[in-house]
Amino acid sequence: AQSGEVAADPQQYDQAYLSPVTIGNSELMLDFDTGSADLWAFSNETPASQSQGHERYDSATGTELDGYSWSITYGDQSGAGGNVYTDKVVVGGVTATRQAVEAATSVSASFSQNIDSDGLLGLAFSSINTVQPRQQTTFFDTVRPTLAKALFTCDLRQGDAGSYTFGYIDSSKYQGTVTYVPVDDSQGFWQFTAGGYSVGGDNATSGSVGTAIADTGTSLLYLPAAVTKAYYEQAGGRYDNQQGGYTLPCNGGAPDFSVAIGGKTFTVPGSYIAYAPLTTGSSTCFGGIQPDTGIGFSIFGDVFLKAVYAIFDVSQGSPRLGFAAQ
Ligand SMILES: O=C(CNCc1ccccc1)Nc1scc(-c2ccccc2)c1C(=O)NCc1ccccc1
Repeated sequence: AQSGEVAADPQQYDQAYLSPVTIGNSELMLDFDTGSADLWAFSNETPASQSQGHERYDSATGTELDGYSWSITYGDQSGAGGNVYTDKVVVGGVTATRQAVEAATSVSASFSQNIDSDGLLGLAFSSINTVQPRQQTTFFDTVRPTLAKALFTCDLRQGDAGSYTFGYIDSSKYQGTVTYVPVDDSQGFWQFTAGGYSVGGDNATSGSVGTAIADTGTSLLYLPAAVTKAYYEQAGGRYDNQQGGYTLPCNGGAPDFSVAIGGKTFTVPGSYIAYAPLTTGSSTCFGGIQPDTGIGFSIFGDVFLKAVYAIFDVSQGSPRLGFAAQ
């Protein structure tokens, strides 16, 4: 049985985390993304004008799936599309011998400009993979039958290298016990229900967060508008129309944000929520908590996930998420 571990290296402000992946003879840095289900990469088929500064997948080592294509658009209207190959993919020593690899023939500007990232490795459910005419499996679904345990884990850290493991849980990476909650995979996401919240440790706050997804590919923590408003009232933040989100003082006074999941409380330190200065040297920061208006559910992105050890587990038949304090 296979198992393995791969580093997750943070970009500036922990905007994304990148991990080394070998595809055929190419070694690329990919953004592991539990919020999408396509493994796609810059390739020899991506126009040079769009791929300056990126490592590229050389599809010559792959077997083309004739007539297959893919196309994906994310909530920020970024996106990519192209052709499909099968090739050998190795992540932390775990090998998928015939993995669908989606070679980009076109990528949007934000992908071209982020030269640290050579593509994405989707870890959501394969039901939302975009390959046509026949949907393909994620790397995790491809290797799942060969793994010691049918699960992967995520240990992201604030401003430091974290890791993903496949096939095993590393109990040295968390404290206390793991709290498991059921996952509803009907929308293809690692979707769960989050409970009550508190700001700055006071228990006065009422109401529940509700339906949420665990999404390593999204940088911030998107919460219901009412919860977000309550947070920034205590944090001395304000909604800045020009910035398109809440901002707050960078000066370290931001309160912690706590949320109950499976009856256990998990806390995001205030320092994670003073996310990044608006411009270099500014004393005003863009907030790491933003409203989930228009999305349809809350997104527990990296700002939350770097405060916990997360276990994405399908070993029990129905999928579940495990969370433990880091
Ligand atoms: O799309 C994802 C996961 N992939 C994130 C990603 C990674 C690299 C580059 C671009 C995007 N997650 C989800 S689930 C649901 C949404 C969503 C968000 C806003 C409106 C509608 C849907 C998103 C998403 O787009 N996340 C990324 C994101 C970007 C900007 C603002 C919010 C969220």
